[in-house]
Amino acid sequence: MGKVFVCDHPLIQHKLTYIRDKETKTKDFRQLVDEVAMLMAYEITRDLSLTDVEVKTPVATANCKVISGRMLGLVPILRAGLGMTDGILKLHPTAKVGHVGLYRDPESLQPVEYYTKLPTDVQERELIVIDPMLATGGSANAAIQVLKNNDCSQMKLMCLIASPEGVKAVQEEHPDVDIYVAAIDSHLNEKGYIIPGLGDAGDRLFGTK
Ligand SMILES: O=P(O)(O)OC[C@H]1O[C@H](OP(=O)(O)OP(=O)(O)O)[C@H](O)[C@@H]1O
Ligand SMILES: O=c1cc[nH]c(=O)[nH]1
Ligand SMILES: [Mg+2]
Repeated sequence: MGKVFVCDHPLIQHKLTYIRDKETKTKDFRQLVDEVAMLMAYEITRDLSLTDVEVKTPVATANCKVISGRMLGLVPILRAGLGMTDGILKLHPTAKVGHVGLYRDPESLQPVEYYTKLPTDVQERELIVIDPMLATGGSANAAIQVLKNNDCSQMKLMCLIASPEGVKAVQEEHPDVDIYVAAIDSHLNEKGYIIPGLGDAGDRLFGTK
């Protein structure tokens, strides 16, 4: 079963409080999501492999490390996943970015797929699937399935807020995928919204409501 990591660094928790606050307006909301994504990227890439290199400093030779192994790929789930992408790219500017477009049908709560565009070498990359909200888990499961259908095998899921129901759904459908979140909230309401959550992440990021 996939592991679940709660990124409980005080800076992440502090910023998440203001992300949740309904008084936080679009500009600040967007900036805070960007900052938390960058901080979470620091945690999520802790296990990147390193290889030894020598560099010549102005006075001697230093034994150093550089990141090795698989290159990184980011896969934001449109739309709201876009809000976390630039923050991660600030730490990993060479990562390639694929997009999976999904929206959740408001009645059935089922994901509806409308767009996929992936880097040509996506199968060789270590992927981070990004979405601020893991609610029923339908969208994350569908996005992961899109990647698996494209022969990808190495991926993690990164969300700001998860419900217990969403975590369980991903663990059951994709037991090979570890999940990184800033918080696991109480439950889903009857409309499939995370409680207490932050409301509709896409609408708050893009000012569409
Ligand atoms: O776990 P689930 O129950 O599938 O819900 C989570 C999904 O809902 C939101 O997207 P939404 O459908 O609102 O699309 P948007 O990003 O375009 O706003 C969110 O960003 C997730 O993708
Ligand atoms: O709470 C939720 C659930 C799904 N999508 C959101 O944006 N928020
Ligand atoms: Mg939305």
